[in-house]
Amino acid sequence: MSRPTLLIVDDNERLAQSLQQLLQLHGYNAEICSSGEDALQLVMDIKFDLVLLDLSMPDMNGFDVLTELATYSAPPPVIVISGTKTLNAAIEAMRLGAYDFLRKPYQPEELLHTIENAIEKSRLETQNRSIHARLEESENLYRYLVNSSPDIIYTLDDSGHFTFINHRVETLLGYRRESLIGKHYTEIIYSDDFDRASYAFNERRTGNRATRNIELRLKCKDLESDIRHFEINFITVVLNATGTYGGTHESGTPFSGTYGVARDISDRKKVEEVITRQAYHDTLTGLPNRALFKDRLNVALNHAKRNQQQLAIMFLDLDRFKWVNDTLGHFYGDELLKHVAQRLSGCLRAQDTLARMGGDEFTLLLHDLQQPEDASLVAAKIVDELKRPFLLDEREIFISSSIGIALYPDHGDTIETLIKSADIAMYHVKWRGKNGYQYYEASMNAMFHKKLSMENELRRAIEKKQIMLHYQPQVDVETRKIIGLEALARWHHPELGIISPTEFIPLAEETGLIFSLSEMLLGEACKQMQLWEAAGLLNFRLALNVSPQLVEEESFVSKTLSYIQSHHLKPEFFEIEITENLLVRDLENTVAKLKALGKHGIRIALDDFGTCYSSLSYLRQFPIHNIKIDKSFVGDINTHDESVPIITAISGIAKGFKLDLIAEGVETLQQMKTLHKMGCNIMQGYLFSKPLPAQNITTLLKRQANLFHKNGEPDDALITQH
Ligand SMILES: Nc1nc2c(ncn2[C@@H]2O[C@H](COP(=O)(O)O[C@H]3[C@@H](O)[C@H](n4cnc5c(=O)[nH]c(N)nc54)O[C@@H]3COP(=O)(O)O)[C@@H](O)[C@H]2O)c(=O)[nH]1
Repeated sequence: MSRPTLLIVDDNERLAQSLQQLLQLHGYNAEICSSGEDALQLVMDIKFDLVLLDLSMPDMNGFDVLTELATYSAPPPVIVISGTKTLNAAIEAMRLGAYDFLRKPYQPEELLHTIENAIEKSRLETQNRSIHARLEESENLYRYLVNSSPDIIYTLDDSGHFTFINHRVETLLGYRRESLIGKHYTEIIYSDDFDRASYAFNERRTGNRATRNIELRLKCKDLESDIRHFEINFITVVLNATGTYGGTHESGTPFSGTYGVARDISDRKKVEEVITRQAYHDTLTGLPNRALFKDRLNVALNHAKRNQQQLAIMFLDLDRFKWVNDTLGHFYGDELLKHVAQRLSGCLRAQDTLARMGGDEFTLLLHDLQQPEDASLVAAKIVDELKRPFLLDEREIFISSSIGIALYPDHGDTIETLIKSADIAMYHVKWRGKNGYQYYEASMNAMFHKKLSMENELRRAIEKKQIMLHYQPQVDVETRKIIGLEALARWHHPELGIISPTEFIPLAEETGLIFSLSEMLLGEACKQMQLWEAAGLLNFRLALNVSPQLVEEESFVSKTLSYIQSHHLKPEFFEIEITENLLVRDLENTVAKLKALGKHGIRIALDDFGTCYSSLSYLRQFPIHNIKIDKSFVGDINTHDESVPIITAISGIAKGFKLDLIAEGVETLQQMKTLHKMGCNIMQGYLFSKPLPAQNITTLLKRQANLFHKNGEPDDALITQH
């Protein structure tokens, strides 16, 4: 420890020096000055531990020095040493801040003792001030940290009343913090969460066992709040709370309340809610998705089992949705699905569930059925509703729906079996011709599995090119020449032999495999036509059957032309056979496409003429070149009287509209002669030839070329080839 430094202020030099000697003897440094002004200057320049001040000095007395020193920050303690006898002088000196007053002459011990005490007191005061300043600094820092915290920080007393709460409560909840002090914590708790809150807000435990990350909703001040307006009336927080005890939390000290920190997680909750919603809802229609449907079905099943109730589920698939998507584009497809969802919702009771399983598939859950027939009432209503045209961008769209119905407990007692049964029943409606509803029946299972395995086999057959074309000649009976061939698909099944297109074309159409199959067959037909052209045999037209879905495809015209052109063939060598049911589907679009093909020289033949509802206005609107009399009329021509007037009428129509006429299914000479007499020259049928593989047709074409070349005459041998 360094020696304390003292300042002796006395105009009596002798006295000052003897005092200096005394002090030095007792371990002090002592400086002397003889006037008040000098003393003040020295105190300003040097840090003294004590001043020994005489009162009566010329110019500036001791009182003036004391008065001046009082204006200094942290002045040294002053002991006044004076010969003045009056009590008032001592009182005045003490009032002006002197530590003590000693009267001359003094006892050296008394002086030394007083000096020691004064220095020690001054040291303690300095130490105290520094501790105080540090404390204030740290308190300011903590106050700043607490008030600028993004979390609500609070303390409660032992009965749950706020003793402190930081500023964050104002911005988050809208309460003034002062208004909450003394209020019970329930003032800010969302009423549904009172029970949960009571644990955290009465927390007595500390350390690891205290409340950690409990989720709660805190109530915002109501809308009339003068501080802030809130759109929502609560926020979600995650809360950590701990008990507080008098002093430190040593055991045995009394519980004084709770300290807690609440972090606002409302934004995170909102994101979580969106994610949860997306996980259980279809984003396009807003309907429950497959996962939520299954969940609801599970709950409904348990309820129905407990209460011996019946319920129905429906599996709905839109007919012709693919057409809308492919022809009008996905925007319209999506719009249509939204409209469908709305109409379906309108057919159900509030407690029923409607879900979108994906694509154009919807499922419906009907609770608490009184009788099984109730489901069919709903299904019939839906079928009717969806038959009404949909107006998309001022365009009327016609679709229909196929619905399968499965009942609990009759058709299954688990989620999976019920959905599967409804799905199978829906497929049955599709196979039956769509647009309707059907309850599940056990017998449907076998057929469903047969169809499914057929579908897989068909897919493989297309990949392995097991499906190929046979060609059937179309003959001009007057010249006896082959003027055309009809390409007809055949499936060469490795085990089942040849499968008829009447079996696999509808399946290909239902499953969408028709697109890949048709492309494959068009490629094959073009390749074969190229070979016949190279062999100098190409002086006929090839008729191709196309399914309605194909014509409805956006790229139908460009794809067909690009195949033909990429094989360097003339479009005039091709004819497209369409059926009347294509004409009733999307008139405007179909006409445009057929006209486009016609412009390139491709002819259009109307197949199976007379079997459907044939509006003559179609013939006027359509770019048709050729009508084919259906084989059912031809077959009956010599046995049923009514076939003759029908064929006569068809022949008249063809003449009237200046269309070519071809009779198909001609099997006998008698049929041929009758048809010829009725004005039909072009015929196709077993009488001339069955559909044959390409190489047999090549032989036939070569024979024809040779015969005509040699004789210039038709040969009867051309007529029957089997
Ligand atoms: N979309 C596609 N449809 C196709 C394709 N290939 C064939 N088909 C259609 O399948 C239906 C059945 O065809 P198929 O079993 O080949 O029957 C045709 C002829 O074999 C048969 N025919 C011809 N002559 C006679 C006869 O004298 N008697 C008799 N009982 N049957 C005969 O008629 C069918 C010709 O049909 P049509 O098309 O109406 O001219 C059939 O509807 C095909 O259209 C394909 O690749 N794509």
